[in-house]
Amino acid sequence: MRLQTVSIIFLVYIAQTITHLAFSYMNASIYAVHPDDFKQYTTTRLRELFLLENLFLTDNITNVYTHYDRLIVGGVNPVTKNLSLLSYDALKSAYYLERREMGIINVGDAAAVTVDGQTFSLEKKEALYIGQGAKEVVFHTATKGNALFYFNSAPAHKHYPTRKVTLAEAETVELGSLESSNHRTIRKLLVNSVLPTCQLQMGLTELKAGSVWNTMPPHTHDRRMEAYFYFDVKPAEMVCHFLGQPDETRHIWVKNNQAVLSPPWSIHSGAGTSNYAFIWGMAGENLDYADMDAVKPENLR
Ligand SMILES: O=C[C@H](O)[C@@H](O)CC(=O)C(=O)O
Ligand SMILES: [Zn+2]
Repeated sequence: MRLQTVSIIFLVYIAQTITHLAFSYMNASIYAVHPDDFKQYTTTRLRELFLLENLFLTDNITNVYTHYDRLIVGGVNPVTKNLSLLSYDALKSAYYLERREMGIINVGDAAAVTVDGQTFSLEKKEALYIGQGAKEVVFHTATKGNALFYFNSAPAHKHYPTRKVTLAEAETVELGSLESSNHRTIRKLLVNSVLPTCQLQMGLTELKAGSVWNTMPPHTHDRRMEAYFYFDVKPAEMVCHFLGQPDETRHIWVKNNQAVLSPPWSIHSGAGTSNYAFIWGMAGENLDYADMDAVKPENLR
């Protein structure tokens, strides 16, 4: 009896450790989902396969290698020391960006990133594109406050120049209205109208006070996957993110600083309990931001 109790406690401990390892995302990978299988998922399974909960771990770089266009979604939180971007097992490369490009957006306090000896200081919401071939990337601690860098990295076969992009340099669009609760500013930071990239597109969208809906009406783009990273979600507020084929949608409740994956066949849209901001990042077959198949709200199921 006593031995059984001990064994159960041990098994529970092992299970907790494995779960913790799988979902704390120091280095994790996520396989792609077929839309027919998607229909069967429980809330728990949906969250395991689409929600990235713990991207920021103190003094760590977190990598989630997704099998959606091999986009890596990651977070960096240098607190007591600067952190170097190192290649790891999943990449089987001499250095991280040997066959990849990377886009970084600062979502914390002002902090710098050094790329092959060149230092770029990034204010909150500023972006840095790092071209394929960069060997040494170092994320610095913030001089004041907490440094939080969100990044996306995609396979790349050509080097384009590393460049910082400020909010003033972004292509900015205002969409929606307060009447339809979706008044928002879209800032296209790392897109082909601003700078050349191989396949990565990134930007950020901010909702005006009183507006809660992003990407409504929604769309799909079968040629590109997308990842949404929600930030500036006020304490105790949440975002309800919608995913799935337009006629078979599900939802995931998302907290501040969490990301959601959107397969090419899925809509990606959300409604918050208050206004918030989010980063969108895409990889795939073209660099045409306007390549979207719009869905009329009346056709959503
Ligand atoms: O493919 C583009 C992306 O889904 C986002 O840029 C949409 C968005 O930010 C919005 O409408 O609020
Ligand atoms: Zn989209």
